[in-house]
Amino acid sequence: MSQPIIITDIVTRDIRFPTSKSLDGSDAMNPDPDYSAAYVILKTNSQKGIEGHGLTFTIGRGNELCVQAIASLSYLIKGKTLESFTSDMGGFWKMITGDSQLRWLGPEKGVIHLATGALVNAVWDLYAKVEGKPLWRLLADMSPEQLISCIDFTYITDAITPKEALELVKKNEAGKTKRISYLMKNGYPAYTTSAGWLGYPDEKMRLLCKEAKKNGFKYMKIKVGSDLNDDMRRAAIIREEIGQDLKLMMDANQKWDVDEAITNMDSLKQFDPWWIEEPTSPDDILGHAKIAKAVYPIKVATGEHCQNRVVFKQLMQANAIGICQIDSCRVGGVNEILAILLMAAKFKIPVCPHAGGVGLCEYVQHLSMIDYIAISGSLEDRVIEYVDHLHEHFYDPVVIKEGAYMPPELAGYSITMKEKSLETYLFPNGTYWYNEKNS
Ligand SMILES: C[C@H](O)[C@@H](O)[C@@H](O)[C@H](O)C(=O)O
Ligand SMILES: [Mg+2]
Repeated sequence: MSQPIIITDIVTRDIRFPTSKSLDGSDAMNPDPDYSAAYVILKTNSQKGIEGHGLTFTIGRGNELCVQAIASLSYLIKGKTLESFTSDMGGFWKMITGDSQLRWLGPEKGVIHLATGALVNAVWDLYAKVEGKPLWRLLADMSPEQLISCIDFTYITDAITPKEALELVKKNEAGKTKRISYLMKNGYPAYTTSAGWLGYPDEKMRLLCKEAKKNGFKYMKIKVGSDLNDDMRRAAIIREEIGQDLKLMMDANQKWDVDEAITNMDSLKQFDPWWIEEPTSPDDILGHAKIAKAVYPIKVATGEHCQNRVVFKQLMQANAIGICQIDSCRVGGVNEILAILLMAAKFKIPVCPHAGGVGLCEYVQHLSMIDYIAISGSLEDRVIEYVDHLHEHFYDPVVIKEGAYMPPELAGYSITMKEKSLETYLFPNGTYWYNEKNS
């Protein structure tokens, strides 16, 4: 019998990339993001040197708070065996979100929950690496009972019970192999946001649109929420470039009040958007419901700032969203994502994950794939966001072919960053930031 894997140490890193310099990632609310990762490495006693890696995403300042929160949570896993977690993944998640003193900081929201996401994902990465499978495959190989046992149903049983969830997953068992073969051949459809960052000049936008179209993308998202006339001008340019056949999505990044969103969408609807994303505060469930009713048939999308499964539940129960945008590390990692995917399947709401940032594309491809293989069983109206930044820093970067994500093949959750990148972009004393300070 092989030796049990023990998590012997937890190392954290504050990693920041200077994306604000080129205005990559800029939007109406966030004009100068520096894509950053509060990064965690689970060291183990593995003779093969296997480590679990995870990160949570921020946009720069404050990343140090997430790093510290990861360190504060780490006593819950240090010195424990991997098997003590994987034998009861639902119990593991309840334990890591259940420390009463740390829980007081949330519960299950804000910095402490972002940190939970990083750590939980690192445990899943370790689990998948030890099993020698990419995460999506590890989940796909689970029996329906095993998959459901990964979920903590606390606070959501009024929307979905464990029994209903199990029935839903069991129903999909028969077609699993066929869907896996489909993904291996065709990949999972993607959309691109890279052309439409708010800070990009019109000419750059045109060029990137042409490129994206040439590369096979059928969907594009632009940023709105600045000056309405500007939004209309930019939307007109994009439509001119992509024509009427490609789908266009709009993202306001929480810029509007509820009635303002409704009025502005009345002007923007001429450009035929498929969805309006984050029209207002991510916490305003009734506000989203009002907007959704008013802008129909345009769909309301949200999720990248949705703090936990409870808020997702209410958005679904209130008919407030038409598209569910899970975020791999805003909520508490894989276990909570599975709960959200199951609720979305029950409410028949397509899941189109938030990605981009740093590492989010690498993460979410696994989640959409397991959604298709075992949970919703559908690709209809489902696309994964794709943003063409910072992939070069990962050992197992995403592979996009003809506008689709190809299933990752290496073991793990695809989130391991290259050692050189971790050294260079360590904040504030890695070589990049050191030189920046002293130049
Ligand atoms: C600051 C970030 O780049 C956001 O603009 C980004 O997450 C965006 O909302 C998106 O949907 O990709
Ligand atoms: Mg967005």
